Amino acid sequence: MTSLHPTKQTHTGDTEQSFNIRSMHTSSEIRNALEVETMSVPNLREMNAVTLQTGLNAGDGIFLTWEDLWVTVADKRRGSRSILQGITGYARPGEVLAIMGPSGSGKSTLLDALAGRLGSNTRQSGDILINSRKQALAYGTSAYVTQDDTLITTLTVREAVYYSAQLQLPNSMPKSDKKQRAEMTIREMGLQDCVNTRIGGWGAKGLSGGQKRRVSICIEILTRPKLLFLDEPTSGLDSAASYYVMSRIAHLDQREGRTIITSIHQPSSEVFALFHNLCLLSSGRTVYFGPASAANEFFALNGFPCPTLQNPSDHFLKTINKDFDLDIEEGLAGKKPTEEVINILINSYESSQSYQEIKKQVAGICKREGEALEKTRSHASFLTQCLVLTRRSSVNMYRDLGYYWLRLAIYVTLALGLGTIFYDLGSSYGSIQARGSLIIFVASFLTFMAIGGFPSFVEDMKVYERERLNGHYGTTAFVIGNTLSSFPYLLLISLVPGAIAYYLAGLQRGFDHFCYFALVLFACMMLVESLMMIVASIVPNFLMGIITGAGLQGLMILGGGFFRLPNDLPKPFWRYPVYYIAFHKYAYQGMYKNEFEGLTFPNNQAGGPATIDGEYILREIMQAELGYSKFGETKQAANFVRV
Ligand SMILES: Nc1ncnc2c1ncn2[C@@H]1O[C@H](COP(=O)(O)OP(=O)(O)OP(=O)(O)O)[C@@H](O)[C@H]1O
Repeated sequence: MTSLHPTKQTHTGDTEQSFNIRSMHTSSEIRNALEVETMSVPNLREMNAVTLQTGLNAGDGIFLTWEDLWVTVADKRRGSRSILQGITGYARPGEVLAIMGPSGSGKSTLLDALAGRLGSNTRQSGDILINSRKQALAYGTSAYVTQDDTLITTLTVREAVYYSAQLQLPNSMPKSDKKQRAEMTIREMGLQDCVNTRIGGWGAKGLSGGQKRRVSICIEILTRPKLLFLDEPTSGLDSAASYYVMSRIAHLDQREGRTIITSIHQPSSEVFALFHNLCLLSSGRTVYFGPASAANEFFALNGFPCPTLQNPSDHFLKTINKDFDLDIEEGLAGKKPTEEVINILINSYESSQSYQEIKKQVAGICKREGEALEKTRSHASFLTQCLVLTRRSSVNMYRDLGYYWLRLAIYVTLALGLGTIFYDLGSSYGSIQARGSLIIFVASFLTFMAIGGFPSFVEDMKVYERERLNGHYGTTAFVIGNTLSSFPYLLLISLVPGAIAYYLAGLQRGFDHFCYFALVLFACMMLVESLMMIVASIVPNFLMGIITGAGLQGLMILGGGFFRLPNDLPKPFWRYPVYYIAFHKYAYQGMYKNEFEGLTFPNNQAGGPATIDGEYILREIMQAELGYSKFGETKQAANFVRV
């Protein structure tokens, strides 16, 4: 019934064996054929034993096993959907495991599950063991090159890699060595011709997609992590670049026993030859797991031999891709529907001897004396990280026109507008309302414009998220770096427009009054900037961020006590708590006090005194809280000090 005809075929110089199999319809026939094959030419068991040996000798590398791994997501319409369905496999030091499958088959999900990075809307079951223990990947033991290239677009390639080296490599390493490591890694990734090119992003074109991919890889391999996850590292690369990049990753100090797991779409036969093991997925199920070199034979044994001169990996994916199947009614011209082909392969794999071998190997690895993962990588000190992040962020803010420069230009324009509309207010009764309006505009709408920098915040947050997850640095270092670097820019955009508006309008004379005004504006800017950062860390994209940020600020401006005076604010919600939460309330009252205290205005109201003083205006017109001075100290305390 079954006829095996070993035939030689050549793919770009490689000699591979395939078999013509006709009419194997039942899984038992396939199983028998597989078992016969497993015992004869290239014996899978032997091959696996040899590779396992390699793995076991791999010193203190990382063994990763996963058994009956399921990942499900909640689906509003269908209840829940399984993305991965009972996957079993392993990855060992000194080996490269390739995860392949059609688009949407679950490759990234498998990588995320193994790296412990599944989203909160997913549920995972099954065992994932690291060095035979259920443990989290220790900070800094692994690196993950994600599918998206989240990089700081204003930096050049050299700067991006070198800053990253300074952040990740230990303080004990001399600066020259760090520089050398960065340069060497850049060369390894073939980026030497674009070292001084800016990465570029949505605003300005810089590197090509493939070059960005290589920069992302460069940054993650700088520290030579023991466990490396790569999600489609070769997307956007031509076949030669793919080969060089993959071969450099595969041979990265392999004496140290690095465990490499990569998802990949279209490996050339040369790239494919670099893989030790292959995990082939279709709709979250394993079609094949085992030595990459034996996959061709597995397909052939099941009746789907790779045609001569065709790249085996292309053949595998073509055989199991059902996304483009013809409609059943149109007929399949005698071909089996892909769903059926996939089922044949999955059933054959699950009933094969090699699947039992994989399970045995997983069990064998699990029985090893497992070592707890320790933080093997020593990092730059916290202080160095803060300094490097401050420097890097300053460079980014300086070069990114949208971060502060555009805002400065708009603020100056608005300040000139304010200065001309409110030019030389004088000290008439009407100037009371004009002064109040000017102050409100400055404290509300100028700070509101911080929203203009939101796209840049979001890009910053994405880079931070990637680097934090990969253990480059922690949240505190990022916050310190970002705050320190934004300090001079925020001071600039408070002082310059503030001075223009203040002096053109002729607000209360005295340098101390101007300083107070500018400092309150600066404090508001810092506050809004931090608020925007919080929003950027919560919302998924910048459009939602802008809407959320604008909404929050709009609420606070409304409840700040100007558009409706404090005593008139409806008690639930607006008076308690919005009025007290809104930073505008404190800014308005501080600026009112700074402006009106010490001034006297003529009174136009009939029946009242001839003049009214600042205190009266604050109490009766603005309804400011007079128990506090403009610096926040209680009046009694101030009096006490004075006495
Ligand atoms: N968090 C999630 N919530 C809902 N569905 C998800 C989630 N993560 C993945 N999926 C779905 O699971 C399937 C597999 O996704 P995954 O990203 O793992 O595929 P992939 O094989 O990496 O695809 P590609 O090669 O196109 O990147 C897809 O249909 C995807 O929509």
